[in-house]
Amino acid sequence: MMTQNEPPRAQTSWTVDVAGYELTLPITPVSPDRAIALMMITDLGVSFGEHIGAALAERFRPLEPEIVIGTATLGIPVAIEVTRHLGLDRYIILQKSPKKHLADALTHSLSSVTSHGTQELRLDRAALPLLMHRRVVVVDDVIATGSSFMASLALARQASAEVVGLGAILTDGTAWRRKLGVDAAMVQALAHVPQFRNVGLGHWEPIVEE
Ligand SMILES: O=P(O)(O)OC[C@H]1O[C@H](OP(=O)(O)OP(=O)(O)O)[C@H](O)[C@@H]1O
Repeated sequence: MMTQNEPPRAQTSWTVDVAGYELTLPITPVSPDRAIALMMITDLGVSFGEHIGAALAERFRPLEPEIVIGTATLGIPVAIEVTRHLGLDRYIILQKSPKKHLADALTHSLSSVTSHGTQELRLDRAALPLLMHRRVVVVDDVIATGSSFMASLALARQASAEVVGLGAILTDGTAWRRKLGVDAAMVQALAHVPQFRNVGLGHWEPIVEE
């Protein structure tokens, strides 16, 4: 039991219901004054992948997608599971790291919430025939600034794909809405987490959203 003089304990985690699957996420600083509830899908096992794949596929099914695009790295398991649950086979991964075999790839720059500096997103030209005039959904684990989805959308459209949906497990804060503009209306997410501001002494407080 807390005594009167004891300072309140810093909140270190955030619990969120992801379409019926409860996650407790560590509040993790991404800058001196900002923190996020960090979800690492690669730490959550295959049952979580199965769960989110089924839930996102259910949302996308009415859109009749023909192929799924996923954004590396943490969007890869999402793309695989959504593809599987839609009864599709092929999926396309946009790479964030430079590869010798992608030297002539289509590229678009981005700056995401959890990585330092500017990155390049790459679409392998070999994938272009799979995307041309196809109905596609673009998936990722999280959408925060919206920069990764913005770059994925630009590459998909450059490949003449018809983007019919955008999907993420989590929306993180609200900056992505401004960044994506009208395309924000296509976002399907299974849950939302706030971002956190530094209120000193190791305390993080959820930022009130409009
Ligand atoms: O909306 P945004 O601000 O773009 O943030 C979301 C992106 O950030 C993370 O990727 P990151 O670039 O850190 O690469 P990773 O998947 O390899 O960790 C995450 O997996 C999303 O792709």
